[in-house]
Amino acid sequence: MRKLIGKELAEAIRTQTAAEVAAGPRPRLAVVVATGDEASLWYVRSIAKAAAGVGIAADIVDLGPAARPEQIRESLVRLSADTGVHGLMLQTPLPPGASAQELAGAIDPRKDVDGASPLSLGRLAAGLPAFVPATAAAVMALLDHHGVELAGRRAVVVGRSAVVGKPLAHLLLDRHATVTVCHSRTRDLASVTATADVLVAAVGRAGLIGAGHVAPGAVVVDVGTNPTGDGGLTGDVDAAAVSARAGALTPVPGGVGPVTTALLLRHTARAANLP
Ligand SMILES: Nc1nc(=O)c2c([nH]1)NC[C@@H]1CN(c3ccc(C(=O)N[C@@H](CCC(=O)O)C(=O)O)cc3)C=[N+]21
Repeated sequence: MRKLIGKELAEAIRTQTAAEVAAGPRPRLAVVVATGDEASLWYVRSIAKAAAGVGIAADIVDLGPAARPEQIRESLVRLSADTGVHGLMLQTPLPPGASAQELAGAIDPRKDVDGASPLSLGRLAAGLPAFVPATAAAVMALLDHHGVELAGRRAVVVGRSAVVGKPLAHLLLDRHATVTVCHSRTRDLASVTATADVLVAAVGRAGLIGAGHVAPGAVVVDVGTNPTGDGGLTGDVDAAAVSARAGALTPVPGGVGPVTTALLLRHTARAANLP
């Protein structure tokens, strides 16, 4: 089984982004946070660290886990209007009662570096240029980097979130894959996923995908980042079981995750250079 590692690709993207950034004024990324979720806060810290490494300023706007939806919206409206901010992202999860989908409409689409605004998703679906959610973009970049062919092949995406599953289905379609999207109401999940040449797991449930879900030789992409009890991270794929059957598998950690962070920075550099 081939291991589709993301570290080198992430580093190449960061190096290229640093060069783009050095050519112009310093881009600024604002990340609005309203959660106490440890895994999510880890991601925010890693964005801040990686941003510093490529010359991007990152402002973490932490409203706390008790923030009210109106407060979050106000911050997004204010930062959207702030000409000193080039990239703007709303970190998930959000407090109960706050909807990421609704609030993301307050992000200026020109600053929407994590592709969360309904306008960005609509443009992607319509085949128009748009910022794509960093995680969905990272899956495509990782497949391309490792030379996985998509045209004419069967792709199955498990998960239908607005930040991963849905945009990913469009990206795979654009590359001429035959795409199926599965979700919590899919009957006999394993019988559908076993038809995949390329299987993407983006649900957020540790170990959901086992050997019985995977066709021999399939390429398996694990988008899950589920915290383990001991402070580690595990994917949606039972890697030990699937390794014996799959042709290729992305590890967690070290697969899609590092590429996600790198692409968020690339998007921010591009946002700063929009005409
Ligand atoms: N609006 C929004 N967009 C997101 O993209 C988003 C979000 N909210 N909320 C939280 C989740 C989580 N997420 C991760 C990204 C990278 C790693 C990552 O790079 N992880 C390292 C492992 C780090 C470790 O070992 O602890 C790796 O996979 O190698 C993890 C998690 C993006 N998320």
